[in-house]
Amino acid sequence: MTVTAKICGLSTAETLDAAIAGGASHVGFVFFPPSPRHVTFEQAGALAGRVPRQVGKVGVFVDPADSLLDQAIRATRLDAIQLHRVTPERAAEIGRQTRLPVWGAVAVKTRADLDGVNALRGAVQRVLYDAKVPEDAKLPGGMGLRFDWTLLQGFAHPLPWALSGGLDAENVAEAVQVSGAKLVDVSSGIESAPGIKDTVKIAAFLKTVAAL
Ligand SMILES: O=C(O)c1ccccc1N[C@@H]1O[C@H](COP(=O)(O)O)[C@@H](O)[C@H]1O
Repeated sequence: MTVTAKICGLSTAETLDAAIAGGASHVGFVFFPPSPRHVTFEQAGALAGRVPRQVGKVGVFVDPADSLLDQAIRATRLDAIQLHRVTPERAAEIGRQTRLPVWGAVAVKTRADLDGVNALRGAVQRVLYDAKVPEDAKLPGGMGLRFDWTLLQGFAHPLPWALSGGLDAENVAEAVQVSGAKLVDVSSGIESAPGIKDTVKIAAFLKTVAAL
């Protein structure tokens, strides 16, 4: 089975280069100031210039205003927009306005949470199953939390999808085996501290994924 990986929350040239060298299919830049992984347009633009064409550049946004999207897309020439905490209607509007593929994050804790995916039909091009965070969490993702991957077993996915939430080099093989994911997304599991990516952990994660 070929499994690909998105390495998210990159903010330095060294760690971006490690993700590309390790074979990441996508790299993610977070445009959300409360996140320790937030990048400015200038930072993101400089990093984007190092990304070869075959690697997708994904911008991560939380209920973004149009102006934020416009500036990020212009600075970074994004290939896809990852959205957290937006309605299906707003996700569809962003897709129409930006003309970019939209990835919609769905926060999962129970099987009932998966029903939210059906509302995204026609609004997004890919679903990102992520762990539901506590109500008072300051971030909707990037918390290193995982959910019960068996919830995805037997689920009739209405859209292409990816798995995220608490993945790391030690658990990604099991996560893929249990869930059937073809694309995995990781952020905190390849860090030495919040927002500090670790090139050794990036390489280990991608090596494990490449062997699946
Ligand atoms: O990483 C962040 O800081 C972040 C901020 C706001 C929205 C999403 C964010 N990250 C996304 O969260 C998931 C899972 O991350 P983790 O591996 O559990 O740390 C991933 O999709 C990131 O893109």
